[in-house]
Formats: sequence, C-alpha cells, structure tokens
Amino acid sequence: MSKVLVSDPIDQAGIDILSQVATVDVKTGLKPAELIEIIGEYDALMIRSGTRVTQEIIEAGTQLKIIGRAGVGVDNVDVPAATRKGIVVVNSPEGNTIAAAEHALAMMLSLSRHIPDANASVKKGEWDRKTFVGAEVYKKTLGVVGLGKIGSHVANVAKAMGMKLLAYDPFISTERAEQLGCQLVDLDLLFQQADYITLHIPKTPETTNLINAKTLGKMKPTARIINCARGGIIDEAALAAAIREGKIAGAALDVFDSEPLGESELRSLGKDIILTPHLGASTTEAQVNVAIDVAEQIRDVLLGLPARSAVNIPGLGPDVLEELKPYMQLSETLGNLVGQLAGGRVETLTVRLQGELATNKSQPLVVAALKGLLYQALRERVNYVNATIEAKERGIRVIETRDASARDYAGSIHLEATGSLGTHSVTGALLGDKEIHLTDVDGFPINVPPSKYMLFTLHRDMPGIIGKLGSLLGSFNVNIASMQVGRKIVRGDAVMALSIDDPLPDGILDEITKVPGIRDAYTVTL
Ligand SMILES: NC(=O)c1ccc[n+]([C@@H]2O[C@H](COP(=O)([O-])OP(=O)(O)OC[C@H]3O[C@@H](n4cnc5c(N)ncnc54)[C@H](O)[C@@H]3O)[C@@H](O)[C@H]2O)c1
Ligand SMILES: O=C(O)[C@H](O)COP(=O)(O)O
Repeated sequence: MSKVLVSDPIDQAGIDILSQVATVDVKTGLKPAELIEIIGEYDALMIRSGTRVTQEIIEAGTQLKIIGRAGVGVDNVDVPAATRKGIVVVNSPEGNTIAAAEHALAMMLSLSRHIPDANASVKKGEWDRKTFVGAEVYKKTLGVVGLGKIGSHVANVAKAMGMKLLAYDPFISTERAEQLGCQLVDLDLLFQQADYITLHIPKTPETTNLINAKTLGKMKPTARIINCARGGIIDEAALAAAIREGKIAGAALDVFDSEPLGESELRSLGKDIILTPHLGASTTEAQVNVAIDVAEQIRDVLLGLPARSAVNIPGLGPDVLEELKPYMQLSETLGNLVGQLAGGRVETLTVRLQGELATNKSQPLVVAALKGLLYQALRERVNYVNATIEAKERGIRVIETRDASARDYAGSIHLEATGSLGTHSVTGALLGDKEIHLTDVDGFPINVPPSKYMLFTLHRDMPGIIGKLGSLLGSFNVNIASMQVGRKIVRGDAVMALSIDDPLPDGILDEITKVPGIRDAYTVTL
C-alpha cells in the first residue's frame, strides 16, 4: 500500500479520501531535518503553506510521486526541482478563493472602523467612543491590484457596498474589467486616487516590493492598504514609516515577508494597522474544499490516473502527450513570445496549425499556446489544465484555424495576438523533429532558435543600421549572441531578431527607437 505524509494541518475530509488508497501519517510541525529523515518512506506529501519543500527534501524523497498543496500558492515548493525528479505538484486553485476575498473585505471594514482595537479596549474594561471614530467605505474608491479570482470577488462585493472601483491588471481585458464594474487604470492613477488599495497578485520579480517608499509617496494621506496576497509585495519597513509619518492612514496585512512574523515595527503602529497570521484561507469551508480537492488528486495519481490541477505537468493522456511533446514546447514558446510582443493585455489570440498539425488531434497545441501566453501573468500557476479557463476569465478571444496546405515545414504553428502594443504574429517549426525555430515574425521570414533574452526591431532595410544598433548595445554593455534580419523586399521594411546574453537594461529600448530608420523595438524574456 502507498504511504502519504501529511505535514500541515489538513481537514479530516482529505485524510478520509487518502485513507481509501494509502496509509496516512499526519506529522505536523516537523523541522526540515526531521522531514528529510523520513520523507524517503513516502509516495506522496500533502502540505499547506507551513511546510517548505526544498530541493533537499525533494532529493531525499526517493519514492515521492506527488506533492499536494492544499491551497493556491506553491511558492513554498521548489517546483522546478520536483519537475526535474518527475514529481507531480498539484494545488487547489479555487478552493479558498471566497475565504481569501472575504478576509480582505473583513480587513478593509475592520481597519475603517478600528474594530480590533475597539474590541480590545472594551475587553480591558474601557468605554472609549471618541478614539474609535471610523470612516465609511460607501462612495469611496477601492483600487484592486490583480483582478483574478480573488480580486474579482472582492470587486463584486465592494461594488455592492457602493464603492467606486479602479483596477490594475496588465493581463485582464478592458471588457472583463467593465463586466466587474471596474475602470482599468494604470498603477500610478490607482495609487493617486484610491482610498483603499487591495492587493490580489502573485509574488513575482515584478511585484516584489511593488508597494515601496516611492509608490507609498503617491498615495493619499487617507489611503489604506490591504494585503491578503503574499508577503514581500510590500516593503514592510517603508510601510511602517509611511504610517508612522502620516503619509498614508493605515494598513491591514495577512501575509508577511517572513512568516511567522518576527520582531517588527509593524506591531507597534496601534489602531492604524491590523495584522493577522496568514488567515486568508482559514475558514472551515475553504479547508474542506482544498483538502478534498487535493486529496482526490493525490489518490488519483497514486492510482495511475492524471491530476486535474497539476502545476508542473500536462493533464493529458500519455500517448497524445508523447506524440505532441516537442510541438507543445514550440507552441508554448511562441505563445510566451507573441504575448510579450503584443504587450500583455491580449484581447485576441489566433492559432493557426499548419501542415501535418492541421488535425483535431492537435488541439492540445492551442492549450499550450495559451499556457505560454499567460505565463507572464500567472508564472508556474498556469498549466495545461487551467490555461483555457484562465484565458476565458481574462476575456481573451481564441480563434483556431487549420491550414493543411502550408507545407514549408512538416508542421508549423502560427500565432497572432492583439494586445496593448498592437497586433503581432510569430510562426515556428521544428528542425530535426526537436529543435525549435522561429520562422517568421510579423510577416517577415527569419530562421532563428529562440533564446532566453531577445530583442526585435522593426526598421528600414538600409546601410549602417545594423552597425548603429550594435554600437548602441555595446555602449550599454549588452552582448549580442546572434543576429538575423528578415525582409520581404530589398530596402523595404525589415525585422531584426537578436539573441542577447543578458536582459536589456532599463531605458535602452527608447534609445534604440531613436536610431534613424528603427521604427519599433521589443524585448522579450523566454
Ligand atoms: N492570504 C491567503 O491565505 C491567501 C489565500 C489564497 C490566495 N492567496 C494569494 O492571493 C493572490 C491572488 O490569488 P488568486 O487566486 O486571485 O490568483 P489569480 O491567478 O486568479 O489572480 C492573480 C491576478 O494577478 C494578475 N497579475 C499578475 N501579475 C500582475 C502584476 N504585475 N500587476 C498586476 N496584476 C498582476 C494576474 O493577471 C491575475 O489576474 C495570490 O498571491 C495567492 O497566492 C492568499
Ligand atoms: O496560497 C494559499 O492558498 C494561501 O496562502 C493559504 O495558505 P494556507 O493553506 O497555509 O492557509
């Protein structure tokens, strides 16, 4: 019989499901060394945010087939390490959405009416009605940062409370925001106008310290911030200083840079701050939802069946997967590339499957393209299982076409996306059945393998332009690994595709477009 280790508190409903197929040991509060010592005995590990599943633990888990996160965030799991070892990582993307949204709303109202401190005061025997005069949320402006599952529910409820809604989410369409009663704005405007700012975004390199001394300085002195998303999105020292100096009115935090929260100035800011110990998902209902959702997936994987919410492998039949595998990677890369060229807020994606791919069996390639397209927004949380629904929720219109007559390559994939930077297209094929090549960008033929950092320019094909661009990049210490020009007619418009060794430094794109003859420049990270 299989063995499952449950290393964080999980609802009994989940344990009951696991017990149908495995011996279940519940051992919470283990130190990393203790976990490393015993993990080798187990086929599955079930956790919440309390257990940090490091590479070391994964290496020691020689029998591990699946890690189940009873919740959303898998940032406490080294997913690449698990993937490398062929361990499936699953989560419950929706089981605690309502709980987290309601916690954010409760934090907003509690902060406005000083409920925690007023309650503590009465319990101490006081009757102080003056200190705790609050503010109404009715007719105030709520700025929702991240209009995904949780942000959308917060917006719906806040609208019903009579709040005006602004939202910032570079990956959500204007239509979707309008459906939710939100005006989509840029982040600066949101910071300047919001009375309440609520964060519902993942922690990524872009969102780390998004709320810092500079952005806090843009807010109203009456602004209040709520973070029930992830620690590290707010610079805690800058936040404490802003509240102490009256630059903003207050904050309510459920998540922290380091958890459990240690010594922190945040604890000393009185009624202008509310702190909860990562309780967003801690409702009876959410805990039953996530426990059942994840336990069922662990049970299925232990029985050799696919998982429905795997974050690191496709939930597709193994035979189809084997055949399409190299093309899946091609489609995903093209999706990621065209999404960045189109500027993120993609409204329409057209997928044209060409040559031998023009069959119904190739449908997973459309899903792979969407997975790539959504990667910048969702990172490792988008997978083959959820990519279609995530795209639908973002209001992305997907058009699928097939063209069996396109025979330049055995099979090729053409994607066209319309987003905030306009309409862009890319085509790719496999060389020698495996190697991905870009064969066309914006209608210009090229033939280059994609690389991690790339730069594309649209320019006039004229003497000297390549040299000027090379010198400019050199002056910024950017090393070019390879370069190719694609053109349709001599001295007409052309596209340049450059592979560079490092990300392009800030500000250089503007300099590139100032080079005479260069009309546009785009950089992407793949
Ligand atoms: N406190 C808790 O206990 C608790 C519980 C559940 C979820 N969470 C956290 O809440 C957050 C939101 O979860 P969700 O389920 O709504 O996720 P989601 O994926 O449905 O939504 C996240 C949204 O953020 C947007 N986004 C990504 N990068 C962005 C950026 N740079 N700027 C603005 N928007 C950006 C995405 O487009 C997406 O719409 C996550 O960080 C999750 O881990 C916390
Ligand atoms: O990502 C999540 O699901 C939340 O942060 C909840 O974490 P928890 O399961 O430890 O409460």
